[in-house]
Amino acid sequence: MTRYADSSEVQVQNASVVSTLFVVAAPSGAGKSTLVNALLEREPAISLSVSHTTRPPRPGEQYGRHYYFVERAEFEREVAEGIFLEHAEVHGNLYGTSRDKVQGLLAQGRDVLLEIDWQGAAQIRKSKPDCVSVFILPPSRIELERRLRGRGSDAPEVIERRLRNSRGEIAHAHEFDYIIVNDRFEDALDELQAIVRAVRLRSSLQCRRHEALIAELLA
Ligand SMILES: Nc1nc2c(ncn2[C@@H]2O[C@H](COP(=O)(O)OP(=O)(O)O)[C@@H](O)[C@H]2O)c(=O)[nH]1
Ligand SMILES: Nc1ncnc2c1ncn2[C@@H]1O[C@H](COP(=O)(O)OP(=O)(O)O)[C@@H](O)[C@H]1O
Repeated sequence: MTRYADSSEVQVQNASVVSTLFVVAAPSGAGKSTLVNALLEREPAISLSVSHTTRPPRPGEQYGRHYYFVERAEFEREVAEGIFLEHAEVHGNLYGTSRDKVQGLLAQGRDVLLEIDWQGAAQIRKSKPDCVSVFILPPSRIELERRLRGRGSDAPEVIERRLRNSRGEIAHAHEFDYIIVNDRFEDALDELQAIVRAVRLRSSLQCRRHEALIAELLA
C-alpha cells in the first residue's frame, strides 16, 4: 500500500510502492525556488509539481516548465471542476496544484515536491497528513529585501507587495515540520537534503520497502 492509498483517490498498483509528499514554502525572495532547483539536481528521483497560476509570466519563464499560466476565468472554472488538490490567492494571483498529476506520481512511487504558500500547505496537511513540510526563512528582513530587488524579476510595486505580505507568511512558519534559515546557500541546501534523506530512512517507510526481506528473516 502507498501511504496515500486513500482508495477514492489513488489506484494502488504495487504493494511495495512508498512515496512521500514534500511541501516547501517561504516568503517571496527567501530563496525557495533556487534551493528547490538545487535539491532536485542532487535528488533527481523527486518530481516537482508544476502549478497553475493566473500570474503573468516573468521574462524567461516557460509554460509547463515554471507554471501553467492561465486566465483567471479558466482558473476559476478549474476550481469549480475540482481539479486542484489545493489552491490559494497569493499576492493578488491565483495558484493551484493539479490533483491528478500529484496523485499519479505518488501512486507510481515517486516522491513529489510542492513549492506552494502557507495556505496551500495548510490544505495539504488536512488531506495528506503524512506530508513533510519545510519553511524557508531569510536571515533578516534587510537581506530578504535585497534578494527580492536583486532578483530583478518584478516591478517595484510587486516587490513592495511581496515584502508587505512576508510578515503574514512568516507568522505561519511554526506550522511546518522543519524550518531552514537560508543564510549561506550551501548550508541551507545541505539541511534540505538532510531532511529528504532522513524521511526516506524513517522506519515506517523502510518496513514497507523491506517487507519481503523482513518476512524472510523472520521465517
Ligand atoms: N497555494 C499555492 N501557492 C503556490 C503555488 N504555486 C506557487 N505558489 C506560491 O505563490 C507564491 C508566489 O509565487 P511566485 O509568483 O512564483 O513568486 P516567488 O515566490 O516570488 O518566486 C509563492 O509563495 C509560491 O510558493 C500553488 O500551486 N499553490
Ligand atoms: N543563500 C542565498 N544567499 C544569497 N542570495 C540568495 C540565496 N538564496 C537565494 N538567493 C538569491 O535570492 C533571489 C531570490 O531567490 P528565489 O529562489 O527566486 O526566491 P523565492 O523562490 O523564495 O521567491 C535570487 O536572486 C537568488 O539567486
